[in-house]
Amino acid sequence: MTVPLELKGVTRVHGRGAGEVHALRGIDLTVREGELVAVMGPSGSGKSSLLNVAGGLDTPTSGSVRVAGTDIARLGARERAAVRRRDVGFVFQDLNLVPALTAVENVALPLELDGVRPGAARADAEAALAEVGLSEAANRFPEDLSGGQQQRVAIARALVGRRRLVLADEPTGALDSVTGEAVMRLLRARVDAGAAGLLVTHDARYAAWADRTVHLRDGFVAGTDGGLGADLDELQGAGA
Ligand SMILES: Nc1ncnc2c1ncn2[C@@H]1O[C@H](COP(=O)(O)OP(=O)(O)OP(=O)(O)O)[C@@H](O)[C@H]1O
Repeated sequence: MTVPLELKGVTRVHGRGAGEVHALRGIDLTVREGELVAVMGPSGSGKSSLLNVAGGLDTPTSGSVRVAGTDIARLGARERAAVRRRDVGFVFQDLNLVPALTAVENVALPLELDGVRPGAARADAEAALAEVGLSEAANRFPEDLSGGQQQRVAIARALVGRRRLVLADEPTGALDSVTGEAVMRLLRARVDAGAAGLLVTHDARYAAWADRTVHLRDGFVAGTDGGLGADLDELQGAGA
């Protein structure tokens, strides 16, 4: 089995000349199946840049980003989008649900974009909604759902199909702590079922659900908590 996510020597420079910002400065990070890794760090330390590069929403300036064995940094935009749709689920704070589509249609959308037949896409979407406990809301529109329910639809959309990598950027951000815990339980369950997860959070309570926490500072891995042994790559990458 290939490793779901493997970053080697990843740098990302935004802008040019005097305005250059080194958002990532040589990140080595491996996330294996069944592993949830939290990413913490001060504002501007590179957390979002890391997630965007890991999911193929952005490309690194140098280094390799292997998703399920494919170096997506070397792919063109079209092929990268195909890997992203097939293998990567995103949960962002900004939920990006399509208001004109029902919950089940929102969840089925990435599958349909990837060429799955509508009937099969709908069946998978219904299963994903059941997984997050929202079967009854399948035919409701986002505006008729509570914030927590909308969040669960977004999670179902990230988990639908057989995504091997789930990337979450503060998925608990706007939620109360009870709903936040529920979101973490869903993420953890999918990872325990064999996916790999990368979770950006400012909150140590949510990072506690992860197998280890990578601390970023100024685009470097400044340290890693937990799961020693799997962490040597990152510690070496940080020059520790
Ligand atoms: N598109 C961009 N153009 C220019 N600079 C950028 C861009 N995106 C990020 N940066 C810069 O790169 C650095 C890392 O930003 P990033 O958003 O990855 O940090 P972060 O840790 O996610 O911060 P926050 O916790 O505030 O979201 C920052 O200095 C930021 O200003």
